[in-house]
Amino acid sequence: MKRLVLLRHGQSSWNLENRFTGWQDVDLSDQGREEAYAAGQLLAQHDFRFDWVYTSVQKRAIRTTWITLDALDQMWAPITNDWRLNERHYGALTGLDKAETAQKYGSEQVHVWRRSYATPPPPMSGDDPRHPRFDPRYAGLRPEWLPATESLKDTLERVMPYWKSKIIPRLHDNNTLLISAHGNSLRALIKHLNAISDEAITSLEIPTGEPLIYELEDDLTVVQSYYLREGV
Ligand SMILES: O=C(O)[C@@H](CO)OP(=O)(O)O
Repeated sequence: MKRLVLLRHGQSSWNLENRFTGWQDVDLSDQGREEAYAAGQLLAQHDFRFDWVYTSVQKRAIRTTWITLDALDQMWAPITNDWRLNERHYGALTGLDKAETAQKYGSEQVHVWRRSYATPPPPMSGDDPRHPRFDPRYAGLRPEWLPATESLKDTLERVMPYWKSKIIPRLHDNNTLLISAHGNSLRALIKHLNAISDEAITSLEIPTGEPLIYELEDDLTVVQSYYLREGV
């Protein structure tokens, strides 16, 4: 039996402020740090030992990874960071207040931008200093890979090649992996793992800091998936 643990980062400062975040590199709030530590303690109670850990190149997920591994006393676990596990890029909505944006454009339109499978938000201008082409962490990537906005479908289309080429082979060779990432990169992965339809994925929400366990056969067929904490 193999186990894959998916963990959405703890509450970030912009989750707390209710702002569209996407590729903006905001840190955890105090509550987010506590959630990450509690996730590690819960995993420790259930004797999880990670052979490999995957996370994004965004500090809210990286710090969640560090704090969770610290609580587990497994800071020695190998960690791979990759941009393909980043949050979905929120385009021109990045930084805006979610409630104010709903007042301006209507809550239906904002729901489409937030949760529809294939409709991306309006793109961020290529001149915007926050565009990923100005960010040194993406300097080694092909310019056409860098998004100015993304739908969940676009996010899935960059997560899947990474899942297939890097994480699946590692899962074949090891028993227990942690993927510490973001609401929408994890929704993309869950859509694939649980074969969720384009319609049904619109209502899937993932809580912050709650380990989601996948038990897998040796051939990686999903046996069951569940949140480790009772009642989540
Ligand atoms: O702002 C974001 O990047 C995401 C996750 O916090 O928000 P949403 O719930 O709209 O996907």
